Amino acid sequence: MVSRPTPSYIILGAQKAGTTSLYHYINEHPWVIKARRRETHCLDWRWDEKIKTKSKQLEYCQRFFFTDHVKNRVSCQTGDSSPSYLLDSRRVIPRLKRVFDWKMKFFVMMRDPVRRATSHYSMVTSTDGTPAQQKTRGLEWRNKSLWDVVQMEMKKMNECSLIPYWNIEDGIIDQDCFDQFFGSQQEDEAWNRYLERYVPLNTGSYGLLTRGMYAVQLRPWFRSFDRDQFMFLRLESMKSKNGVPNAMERVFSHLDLPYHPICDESAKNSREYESTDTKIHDYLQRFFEPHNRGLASVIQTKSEEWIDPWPYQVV
Ligand SMILES: Nc1ncnc2c1ncn2[C@@H]1O[C@H](COP(=O)(O)OS(=O)(=O)O)[C@@H](OP(=O)(O)O)[C@H]1O
Repeated sequence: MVSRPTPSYIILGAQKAGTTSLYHYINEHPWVIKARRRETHCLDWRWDEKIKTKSKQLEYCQRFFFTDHVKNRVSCQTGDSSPSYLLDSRRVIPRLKRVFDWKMKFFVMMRDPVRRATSHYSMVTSTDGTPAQQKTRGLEWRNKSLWDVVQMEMKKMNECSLIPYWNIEDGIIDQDCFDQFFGSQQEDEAWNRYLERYVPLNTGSYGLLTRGMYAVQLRPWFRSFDRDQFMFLRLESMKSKNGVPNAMERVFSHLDLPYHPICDESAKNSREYESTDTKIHDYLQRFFEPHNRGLASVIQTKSEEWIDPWPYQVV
């Protein structure tokens, strides 16, 4: 038997969609060896531009894992959870294809994008945590209200011609325009402009809304990797009765591992924060609604769960 490559799986995102819990649950399996750190970020902000050869790049990236342990234990595998990768496809995909040139397994967790955005804003503007954590989150949103950040992000997307269907001021969607634009070449071009201009490496204060636009984020990944490499999970389905064991049965199967019961099903990385103002909540629901409905066709599923994954009472 040959050992599994290091790493054999990556949780790509989305940020604030339950990725920490998923990582912990996977690591409860006796045949899984944790990485040296949960979020390696070896392909985005810890990538070392000075290293030029592929073999040295691989050696560098594998230093984030217990590579020798994995090599010597043929049943075992290791993986990463770096939830910024999903959005930062422009940087990450070419590096990933070059360095980890085997058939990797990917996980993408998704969550109601309105709740994801609120959780993201609350984390980034929170004053708790170590100075290093605060530096990573960035200060750009610190003295801004959620509404200010929403408007700032809308303007960035608009400047890249990414949301021609959205009237920012009135919060109204032009459905015909959306239907024509969604999945078009113009959208691809606008998306690339957005990634180039507005996905930085030195702060976590970005992508409040684009990180919840799952369909457009996933398209570049599907152009570069086979559909069967991906598994998709909805955080909300984990919250239902038997949600965690049911999800983990599929997760372990995706990793070619036998089932293993999860002892600690608790939610990781939870935070208390104020609920969103109704006006912002409704505005964001109107914005995300068509994106959510377009998701099933992009991830190529007919599963009920994804048909209307986050049903809104849009007002
Ligand atoms: N099992 C389960 N059930 C319900 N909710 C859960 C679960 N696991 C994680 N969560 C919620 O996911 C949010 C944290 O997501 P992440 O771990 O991906 O955040 S991070 O990107 O790593 O910072 C965080 O959401 P908020 O509390 O709203 O911030 C967690 O509470």
